[in-house]
Amino acid sequence: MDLKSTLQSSKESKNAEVNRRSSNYHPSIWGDHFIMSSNDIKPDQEIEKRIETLKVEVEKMLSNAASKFRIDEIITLVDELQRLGVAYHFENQIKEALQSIYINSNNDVKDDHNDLYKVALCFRLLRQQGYKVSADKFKKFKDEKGEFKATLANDARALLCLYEASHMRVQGEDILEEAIEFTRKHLQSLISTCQLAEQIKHSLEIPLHRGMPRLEARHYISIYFRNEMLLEFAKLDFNHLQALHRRELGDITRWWKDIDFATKLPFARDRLVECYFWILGVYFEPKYSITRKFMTKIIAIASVIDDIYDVYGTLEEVKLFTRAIERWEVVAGNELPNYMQVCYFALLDVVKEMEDNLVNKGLLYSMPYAKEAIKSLVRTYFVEAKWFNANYLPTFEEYVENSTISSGYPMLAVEALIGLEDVTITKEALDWAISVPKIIRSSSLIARLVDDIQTYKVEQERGDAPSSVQCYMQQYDVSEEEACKRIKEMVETAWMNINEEIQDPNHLPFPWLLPSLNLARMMVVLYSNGDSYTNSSGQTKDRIASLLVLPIPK
Ligand SMILES: CC(C)=CCC/C(C)=C/CC/C(C)=C/COP(=O)(O)OP(=O)(O)O
Repeated sequence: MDLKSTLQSSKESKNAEVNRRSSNYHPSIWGDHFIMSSNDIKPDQEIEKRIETLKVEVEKMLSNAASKFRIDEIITLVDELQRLGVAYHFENQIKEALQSIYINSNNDVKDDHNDLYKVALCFRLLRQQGYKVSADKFKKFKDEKGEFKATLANDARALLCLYEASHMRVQGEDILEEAIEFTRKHLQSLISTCQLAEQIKHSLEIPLHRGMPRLEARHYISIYFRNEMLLEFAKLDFNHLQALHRRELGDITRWWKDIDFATKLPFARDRLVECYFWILGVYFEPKYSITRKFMTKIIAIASVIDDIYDVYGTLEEVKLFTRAIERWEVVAGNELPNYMQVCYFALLDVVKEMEDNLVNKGLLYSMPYAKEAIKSLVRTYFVEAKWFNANYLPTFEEYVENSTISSGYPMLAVEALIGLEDVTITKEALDWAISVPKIIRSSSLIARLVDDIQTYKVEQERGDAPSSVQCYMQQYDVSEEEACKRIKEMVETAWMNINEEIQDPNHLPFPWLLPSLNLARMMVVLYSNGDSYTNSSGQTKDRIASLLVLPIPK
């Protein structure tokens, strides 16, 4: 059909009774909350001064431990700073301290101890930092039968540390696979009797490496007691950041209400705060304040577009929308049905705002990438709409190729990179990101498969494009249960591929890689127990409240 006849048929479909699908999404939980609650937040200079003083104290602690090269002290302190959520203040010092430990561990100078806790902690900290230290270090904790020594089974602290370290594994590291099984089994049986019960329960639910950094910090602060000064620093810093995050959310909520998405597009999910929470998982630091706001607006609009393609829009309408996105110009929006115009113009406005911000910083060259990433996403939404309308079930490979992009993560990874607003984000970096390299592909595959496992039944009932589960079942002639099992294995492999990319000795700059890791983590946080983005009134509401509503008591 040419454009003219498509337009004609779209007008007809506006007039005729269109049989639209629907979904009963619950309304926004938060409404105006963040507009009201952020009005009275003023920066507190006294607190800011105290934070600065404590920061200097911590710097001294770090340099003291580093100058005397006390490995135990360094690793304990770095671990605590990271877990307390304040390590971002000391990035360079931590980098240098871990580098010196790595150089020495490579020469095997200090690695003469048999303390599983220390070995595992060192291993995890170094791998997190991008050093590919060997997993052979754990061989000495096995007996002559090749199994982990039975004597380790009662040492909860060491087991927990090994459990966390093992999640840094890459493909082929069987010893770490065995370590996860061994530690999980024994930690489960220690839960009822040991002092670390709270921490064990928390880690068994979401291992540290897969958790959302802010939620991990909130939890660790609630159980930490070793050093009072560090605790005070972490609490003040957390609350200080929370106030900033609430102000940001107040601004974004005003934007959302001004456009009036909820009234104008009542069929779509109204999940602005959940979108902010998602982005907060990608970066939380004050320097990314502007970026967080842009990214939240983009993901919130993507969420509405997803509902247009999956639920509300007719095939003719989404065809028009896809064309308008390809054209990316205001006049193209005039040809859309009214409800689509709301979304289209909002998107163009946000991206224009982004552009104005980047021009001032000399980063205009990144804008074509920002737009191309959104266009690619919408193209894949359109493919899914066509599949649904044609009742077409693709092969598993065909499905994965399209739906890895339709997960939205490749788009978010590109926007996140641009959002770093750093001159090191060169054309080369953007070419890398837009090509969906291994780490972005792995993170996106996790998003797609984890989402499918949690949503395919509801989507099938409502009528939606096929999911990986159905495609896999049909292609390999297996049961639903078997398909889900194999898809979960693919998710594990994707996690190992993310780890491999982070631990590549020639690895790319960390800031390029971190958004993909953080995006994968948010799938664990939002989709481990069902689709807690769409149905956000349970665990997600509590988690959002713990990060954005309730300050940590003194
Ligand atoms: C798929 C995914 C986890 C995306 C993350 C990034 C993103 C663009 C989020 C916006 C909200 C969204 C589309 C959530 C998934 O909904 P859905 O389950 O209806 O998505 P689907 O229609 O693509 O299956």
